[in-house]
Amino acid sequence: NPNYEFAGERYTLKDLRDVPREHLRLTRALGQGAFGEVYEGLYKMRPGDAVEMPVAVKTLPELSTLQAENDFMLEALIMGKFNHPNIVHLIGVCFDKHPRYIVLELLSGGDLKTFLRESRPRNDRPSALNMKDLLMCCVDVAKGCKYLEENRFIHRDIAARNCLLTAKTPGRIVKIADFGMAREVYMSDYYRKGGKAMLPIKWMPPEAFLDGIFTTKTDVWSYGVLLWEVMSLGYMPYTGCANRNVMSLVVSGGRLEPPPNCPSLVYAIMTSCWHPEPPQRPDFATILEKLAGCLQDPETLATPLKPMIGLTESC
Ligand SMILES: CN1CCN(c2ccc(C(=O)Nc3n[nH]c4c3C=[N+](C(=O)[C@H](O)c3ccccc3)C4)cc2)CC1
Repeated sequence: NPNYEFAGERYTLKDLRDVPREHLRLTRALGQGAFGEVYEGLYKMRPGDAVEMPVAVKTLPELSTLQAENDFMLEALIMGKFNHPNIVHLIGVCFDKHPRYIVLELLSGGDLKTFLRESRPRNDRPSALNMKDLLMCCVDVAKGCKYLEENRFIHRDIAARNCLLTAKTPGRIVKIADFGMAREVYMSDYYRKGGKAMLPIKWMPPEAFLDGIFTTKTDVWSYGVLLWEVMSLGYMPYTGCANRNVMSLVVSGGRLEPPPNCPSLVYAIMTSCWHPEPPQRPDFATILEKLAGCLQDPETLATPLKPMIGLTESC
């Protein structure tokens, strides 16, 4: 079975807590994961306990290839090494037999992209969110990214779809929750899964989609696109553009336009993340400082939210 290097140490499956299957009860489906279903469940921490802990359970279908088995295991290994409030916590695994389970912290608010789209102002209801809410979401993700950066871990797929919320209500916390692409690189040492279509082109910098070069500055570029997703309240970046058009647009210096009503201080962070030269892009500590500045700027905070009406085709 695969072993795994993180922060200078090697880990294998035995390092993960084994969750006895009989202490786990799957209650309802939460959604379709990259492998199989993701369920909400209840986990009895200690056999005698009356209280059961709500959890999320990722399942691997019985009829899986050895490759999928390995990828699934590797994702557990990857997540098992992290310990940060803005990264979804791994509770344990059930790998004794099929179906295999990865048991994770339950986040009940759903994914960030869906949350943003659901929160758009409608004529019957002004947006439930304000600029501060949006910036707080961005701060949470940047904190998670800063932790990964400090541990020299490249996520490779920072995007609103891969982030989850503890709740939709105020006091919500956003966490980075999907490490599928990072896992890809560990398994792509000897083979590439699928064709180009697998790559999140609209979140990738030129050096990544042209030359396959991935560094922490790749995640910074993607984070800039996540900022745009948040400020546009969940729009698809480069709306209506095919991936190949986005690649040529970006290579020739084209960039996403500021979403309507996007404060200039926030747009300035995005564009700094999209510098053509990776070393010129800020690190996540700097991004957090700039976001703190936005949160202390009354004009920025007072900016009303407005969804995009007609999006200009940028390609
Ligand atoms: C009215 N709404 C309808 C939607 N609803 C939901 C919809 C989905 C979820 C959900 O998947 N929660 C999860 N908690 N922990 C993990 C989850 C997923 N995980 C995974 O690892 C998944 O692969 C994953 C990762 C990132 C993003 C999505 C899915 C780990 C929770 C509430 C709230 C109420």
